[in-house]
Amino acid sequence: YHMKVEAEAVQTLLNCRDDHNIKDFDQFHFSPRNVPYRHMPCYILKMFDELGFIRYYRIKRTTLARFILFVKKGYRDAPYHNWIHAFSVAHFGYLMIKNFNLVKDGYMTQLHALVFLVSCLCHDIDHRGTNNSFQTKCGTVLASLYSSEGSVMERHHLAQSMCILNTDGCNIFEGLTSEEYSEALDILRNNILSTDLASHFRAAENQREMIDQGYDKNDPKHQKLLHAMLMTCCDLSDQTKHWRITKKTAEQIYDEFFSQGDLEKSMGTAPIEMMDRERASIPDLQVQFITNLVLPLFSNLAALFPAAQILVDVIMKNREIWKMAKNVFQTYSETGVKCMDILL
Ligand SMILES: Cc1nc2ccc(C(=O)NCC(C)C)cc2n2c(-c3cc(OC(C)(C)C)ccc3Cl)nnc12
Ligand SMILES: [Mg+2]
Ligand SMILES: [Zn+2]
Repeated sequence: YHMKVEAEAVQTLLNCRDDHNIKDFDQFHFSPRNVPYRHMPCYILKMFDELGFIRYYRIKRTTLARFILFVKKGYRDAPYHNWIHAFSVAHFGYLMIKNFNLVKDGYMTQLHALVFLVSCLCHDIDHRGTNNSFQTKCGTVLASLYSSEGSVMERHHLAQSMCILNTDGCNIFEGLTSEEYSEALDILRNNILSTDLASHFRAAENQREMIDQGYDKNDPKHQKLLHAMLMTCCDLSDQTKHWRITKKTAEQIYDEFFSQGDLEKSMGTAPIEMMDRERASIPDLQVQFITNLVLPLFSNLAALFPAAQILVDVIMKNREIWKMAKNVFQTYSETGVKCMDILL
C-alpha cells in the first residue's frame, strides 16, 4: 500500500503563517503537547527553518513539507507512541540544539544536528503500541524480519524512515553531497537504533565513563555515545515537564502497556507485572523508572551541559509526587479505587 499526501495539505503547510507564534517555544519549560494538533507540522517546519537547515542544505520547502506530512501519516493512533510523541521528542531535540549551542560549541556538525532532528521525528514511526519482547513472543512479521539482530521495533522505524526518504518528492537529503548523504544515513541508523531500551542500558555505562573522562569533541566514539544519550533524553523529555504532563504521559504509557498485557493474557501467556493491570502499581513503577533510568541519564546530561540541571530538579520534584502518590494509592486501593484520577 502506498501512503498518499494530498497536494493541498502540502500547500496548507507551506502557507502556515508565523501568526501562531507561541511564547517561550524555545524554552525548556515549554510543553510541546500543548501545541494545537493541527499546528504541529507547521512548528516542525519552523524548527528546521530557524535552525538554518533549509538554507544550509538547500532543502526545498515543498520537499520538507511533504516529508513532514508523510512522517506524520506514518504514525499510528497508539495511546502513547503516536505523532504527538514524535512531535514532542523532536521539539526537545530542537531545544537542546538551541539552548546547549550544540553546533556553535562544536558538539555536533550542522549535518549531525539536521540528522538528529530528523531522527527524533522518525524514531518511532509505525509503532504498534507493543514492545520488542511482544514481537518475538508472538512471532509477529516484524520479529520474523528483525529478531535475529534484536531491536526489532527500532529496525522497523528505521526501515520506514528510509522508505519515506526514498519516496518521490520526500528526500530532504537530496541536496547533500554523496559523502554527506552516506554519513547522514549512518547517523540516522545509529540514532534510531539507540532508542532501544536494551542498547541504552549497554551504552549508559560508557556514557558515564565518557563524561568522567571529559568529552572529546573529536573522538568518533564519544560523538556516537553523545548522539545516543541525546536521543534517549529526547525520548524521555516528558519527564522534564510539569507534573500534569508527566502524569498524562504515564496514563498513556500504561494504557499501552496494559493493552499489551490484556493481549498476552488472551493469547495464553502471562504478562510481566508492568503490563498487568491487575498487578501493576503505577507510582511504584514510575519511582523505579525515574530512579534507575531517567535521573542517571539527565544527571549525565547536566554533567556535560550545566544548563540541564534545572531539568534534573524538575525530574526529582516529579519523583517526589510519585512517592506521595504511592501512599495515596495504598490507602485508596484498599478501598478498591485503583485509578490515576485520584492524583491531583
Ligand atoms: C514514563 C515512562 N515509563 C516507562 C516505564 C517502563 C518502561 C519500560 O519499557 N520498562 C522496561 C524495563 C525493562 C526497563 C518504559 C517507560 N517509558 C518510556 C520508554 C522508553 C524507552 O526507551 C528509552 C527511551 C531508550 C529509555 C522505550 C520505550 C518506552 Cl515506553 N518512555 N517513557 C516511559
Ligand atoms: Mg521507540
Ligand atoms: Zn519514543
